[in-house]
Amino acid sequence: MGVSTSRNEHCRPLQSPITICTKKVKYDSCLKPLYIYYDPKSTRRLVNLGHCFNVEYDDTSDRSVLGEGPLIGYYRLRQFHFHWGSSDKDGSEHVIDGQEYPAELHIVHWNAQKYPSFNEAMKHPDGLAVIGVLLKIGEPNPAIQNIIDNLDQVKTKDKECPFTQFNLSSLLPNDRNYWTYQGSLTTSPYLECVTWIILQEAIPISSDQLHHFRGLLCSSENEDPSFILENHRALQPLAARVIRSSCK
Ligand SMILES: COc1ccc(C[C@H]2SC(=S)NC2=O)c(OC)c1
Ligand SMILES: [Zn+2]
Repeated sequence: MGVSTSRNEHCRPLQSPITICTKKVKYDSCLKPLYIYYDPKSTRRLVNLGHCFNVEYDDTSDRSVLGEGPLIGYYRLRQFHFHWGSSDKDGSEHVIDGQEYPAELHIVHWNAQKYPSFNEAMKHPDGLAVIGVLLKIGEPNPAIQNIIDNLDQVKTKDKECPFTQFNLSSLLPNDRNYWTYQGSLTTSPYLECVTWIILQEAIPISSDQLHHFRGLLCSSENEDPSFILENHRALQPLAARVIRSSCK
């Protein structure tokens, strides 16, 4: 029995990440193909948050959006970031049939059609939509190399630098089939405001590129250096949730 607060009396928690058992997902023919339009000109900056780095976008208008799929209306691109582990053996947040991947990309969008701000949107179950892309060890990824080449400008916590003209679509796999379920932010404040859209095809990253992520510092420039060796949350109970699939 989950902790019941005044706002969600007698509900089970809807936390993320979870493990996806592909034999138990439910094909839903009502699910539409994803509509994704990312304008490279809306890329703004790279920032080290201390537990990860974000690539942030201009989300003051619908320049880069995600729509259709399981969603009602269009959601505005705000930022993307990665989760990784201290070795290539783990690092992803979502786990597929018990298989952990070495990293996971989160592309964060918010429901600007319904809510006046990102912070307001996070207070509602249909506030955010996050595309999760699993990463597997393979050939060096040129798009990720473009980001890595700028990481030394944001080595320490709270550093930021301009980062523009990034082609985020080049980080998406060709196969856009997905699993989707209702869940939460995977760090504090763990708000249950996310429609998760996990792509079924992983993208490649080389072991050396992943090593560069672990070279980022969680300490600020005037502190003793300590590395962001890993930043992925433990698996959470699926409870009564059913994961839907866009394909059989
Ligand atoms: C206070 O608002 C927040 C806090 C943290 C994150 C990042 C978390 S949530 C996620 S998905 N992956 C992560 O690492 C937010 O992202 C939308 C929003
Ligand atoms: Zn994340």
